[in-house]
Amino acid sequence: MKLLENIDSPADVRKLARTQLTPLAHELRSYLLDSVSKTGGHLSSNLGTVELTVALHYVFNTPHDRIVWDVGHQTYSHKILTGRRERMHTLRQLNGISGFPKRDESEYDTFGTAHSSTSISAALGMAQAAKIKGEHRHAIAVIGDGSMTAGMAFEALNNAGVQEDVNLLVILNDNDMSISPPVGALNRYLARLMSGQFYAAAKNVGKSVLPGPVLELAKRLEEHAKGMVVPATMFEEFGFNYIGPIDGHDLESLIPTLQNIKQLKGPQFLHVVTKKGQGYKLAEADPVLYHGPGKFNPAEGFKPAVASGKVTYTEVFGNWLCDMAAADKRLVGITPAMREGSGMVGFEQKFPDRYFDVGIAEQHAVTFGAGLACEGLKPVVAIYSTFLQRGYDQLIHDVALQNLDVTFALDRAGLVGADGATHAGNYDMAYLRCIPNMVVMAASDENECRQMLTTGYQYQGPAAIRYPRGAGAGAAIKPELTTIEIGKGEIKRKGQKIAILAFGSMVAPAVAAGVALDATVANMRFVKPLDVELVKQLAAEHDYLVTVEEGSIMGGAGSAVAEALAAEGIVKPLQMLGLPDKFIDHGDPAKLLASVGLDAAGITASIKQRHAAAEPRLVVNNG
Ligand SMILES: Cc1ncc(C[n+]2csc(CCOP(=O)(O)OP(=O)(O)O)c2C)c(N)n1
Ligand SMILES: CC(=O)[C@@H](O)[C@H](O)COP(=O)(O)O
Ligand SMILES: [Mg+2]
Repeated sequence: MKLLENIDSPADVRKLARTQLTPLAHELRSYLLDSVSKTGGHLSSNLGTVELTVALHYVFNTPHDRIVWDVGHQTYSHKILTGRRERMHTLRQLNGISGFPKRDESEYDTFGTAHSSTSISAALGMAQAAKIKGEHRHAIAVIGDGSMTAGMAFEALNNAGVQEDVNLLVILNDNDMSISPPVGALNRYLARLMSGQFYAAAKNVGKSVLPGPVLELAKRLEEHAKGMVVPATMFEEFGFNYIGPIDGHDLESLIPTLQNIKQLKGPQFLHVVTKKGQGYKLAEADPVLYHGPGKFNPAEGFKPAVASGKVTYTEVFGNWLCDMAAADKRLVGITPAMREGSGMVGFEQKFPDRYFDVGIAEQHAVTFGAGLACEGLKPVVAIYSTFLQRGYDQLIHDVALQNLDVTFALDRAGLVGADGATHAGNYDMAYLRCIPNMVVMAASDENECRQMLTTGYQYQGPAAIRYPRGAGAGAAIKPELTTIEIGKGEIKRKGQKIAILAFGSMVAPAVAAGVALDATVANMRFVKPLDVELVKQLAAEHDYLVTVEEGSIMGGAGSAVAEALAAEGIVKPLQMLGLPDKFIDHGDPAKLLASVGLDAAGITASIKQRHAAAEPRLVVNNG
């Protein structure tokens, strides 16, 4: 690590001779592999962007020039070169560095990302700001081929292409992969572009941009194709100067090309071709497995842990989807580019004609489901809670307003752990329960999750079932496709004075707290429609009510209880526990929950603290 150990900022990279950059990239790749194998993280994408990162920091004057990394899951080399090498062992852990760019982590992280397809908009904003302020700087968006499929990327291209005098460079990092193999017409288009690559390069770039060997080939092909009318690339039609494709692992191509582009004015589009997992054979062979592995021994490779008799909620959903599809031919499954994460691999294999990966296109996924529902099919949109935020207007305007029969399977509800605040599903209860026609359920265990999925599916209208990342406690799952009564909760234990009204993942810790406090505990099951009769009964039989949810307190399920009490004219002390009004960073999920008082001990302590002053006898069973 002779070179890397002396790199504390990109200025140190820029001091190196050109000939030292390839050895630096080799060191960087080894460091990356070693580091991610110890922490877990997004490996394949990072292995693929080593040379691009070195080249960008070498050619551009960062942080004066702005690099915006789309998704930001490929920024580990960038972190290592920008002064965070020694902190890589803390990656994605409590109080450690983030797995994504964060403005408050480094001045080199010019824009926080993690949800995809924002980079072109943000970089365009920066480029336009530089123009308005009379500052000479470059703004560079680095976006993957998967992320390029989202509408937002095209909205930005559409706008950028007419802003003729901005110093914007869009770099398409084309590795022919999303998390899973890429889908859609854009992917086919990029493949076609690749097949005619050198001709496109010669036609559009001009002699000064491409380095010698590439240009020579281009010239020969240009001569060969003389007389042919070649259409402009799509990106040129958008108003960009299209350059490429070039080999994104070859610093001898990357560096002169970027140096030449730096001299050009107006929106530039550079198409680089990389390999996901580059340099680590196992990841090259299986980039999906190595997209986001846990810790592993690089000599042996990543071996996904075999759960001890437990299934994840994702698997509960995947199994349910297959069973329901077998029972009902109208079922159609939709994922916005999260086949593995949403547990739909088995469904795709068994029901390929009813499986739709629509690309990174959450808005489209929702409205596509609406269209299917209009024609009597029964779409199930499997989507992470955090990503449904992207499809919110579509959910209201296209689905709920027309009371269409679309089921939403909301995975990753609540805190998610290593991905942190960007991926936490903290808001769905608040943002869904205010929408007319919606049924909103929170699963408290695996079997209830299956029942809720069936209930939501059978309900003739929009329904959402939220469930957390990972495995539950290991509840036995009944194979039948049974439903539960809509709008009905259940009492889990009877106690005195205090009633804890728990939602979803908080039922188990609430029961433990209930035992410690001799409190009644209800599994409310439905955020909407709320079981108002149960709320009234609990209020009548107890002195204090406490709500607990793994979601934002503001506007969430506890607020629904407060509204119900107010509507019924019931005045009763009410304590609302849940996620506070702040973003919660990455870390071990159990530790994060404990940090906000949402484990059994925290719930118990909060209740004791609130009520002990009013009633000292309440301090019972220090459990
Ligand atoms: C809005 C949104 N939807 C889904 C995701 C999940 N996601 C993260 S990376 C990724 C694939 C991105 O593909 P690409 O941009 O080509 O980058 P690569 O992984 O190939 O490096 C997806 C679907 C996300 N981060 N944001
Ligand atoms: C970067 C991104 O958005 C995904 O790769 C995400 O990190 C996956 O999260 P899960 O591991 O919870 O599926
Ligand atoms: Mg890709």
